Amino acid sequence: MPKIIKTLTIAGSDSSGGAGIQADLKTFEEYGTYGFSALTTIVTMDPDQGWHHNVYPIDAAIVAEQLKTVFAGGPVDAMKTGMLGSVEIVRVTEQAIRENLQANVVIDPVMVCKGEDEVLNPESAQAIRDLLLPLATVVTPNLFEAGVLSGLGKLSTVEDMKEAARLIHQLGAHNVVVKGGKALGGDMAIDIFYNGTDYTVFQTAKIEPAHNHGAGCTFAAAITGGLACGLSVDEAVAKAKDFVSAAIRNGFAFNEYVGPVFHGGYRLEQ
Ligand SMILES: Nc1ncnc2c1ncn2[C@@H]1O[C@H](COP(=O)(O)OP(=O)(O)O)[C@@H](O)[C@H]1O
Ligand SMILES: Cc1ncc(COP(=O)(O)O)c(C=O)c1O
Repeated sequence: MPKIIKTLTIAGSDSSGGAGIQADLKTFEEYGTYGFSALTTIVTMDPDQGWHHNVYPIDAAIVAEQLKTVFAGGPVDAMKTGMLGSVEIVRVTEQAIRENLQANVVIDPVMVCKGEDEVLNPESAQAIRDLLLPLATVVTPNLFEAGVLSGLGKLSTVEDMKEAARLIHQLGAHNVVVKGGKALGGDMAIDIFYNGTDYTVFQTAKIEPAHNHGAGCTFAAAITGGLACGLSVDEAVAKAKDFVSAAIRNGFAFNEYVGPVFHGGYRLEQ
């Protein structure tokens, strides 16, 4: 029997299956790891209201109970966070990471859903910045989230992304990936990786149609899977970029509103 490699996601449920805890667990499986989970929020999307997202946070005490269950086996090989939903849940997450001496922590500072343009909960965004960034092996903000965390506001160039990455690194995150994704203008999907010394640019041609619902969650889960399997941070980010690109290429139109990634796309292309 090979050694079981353990991964954990602390994230919300996306019933449409592309993002959230569903994306994370599917991606962990693709990496050959055993996925644990603690559910933080339930998100629904309403076809009668133009696919408007409703977000229902779970009681933080129940999140804490789930984490007690997960960590009863000791720390996992790598973990990630996604949508956390309330300041209390951010605190519970911080406490679990500290108490269990958990290493290889990927923080995906989810603040918005694609297609929605308001920060879900500004206080949670601040708590992620203050409490979780100092614990992050890697943090993976999208363009909007990087603007909020860095305090720079709207980012629109690669130079802006680099400056945001530098400022977010100063907040305590060991490595920062600012995702330009669909939000950055131009033909390329550009991500900037900063390790406190050097910048690396990861880029691919933008894939059209952009079936990228869940791309951010899948990218962070893939980095987590890579770290759990023993890759260095640079290697894990490089492989995650290939993994998420394949997931977008193999995504599909679910309905008129949304096109999720297919998490098994990378395997299909090998
Ligand atoms: N249309 C696209 N073509 C290729 N890569 C994309 C596309 N959209 C997003 N990506 C990539 O998917 C990953 C997730 O980015 P993004 O979608 O911006 O994150 P989020 O889901 O957090 O908003 C990044 O590596 C980004 O560059
Ligand atoms: C539970 C949950 N987490 C995270 C996200 C963010 O998804 P994405 O990876 O597309 O940024 C969503 C978006 O709908 C969601 O429902």
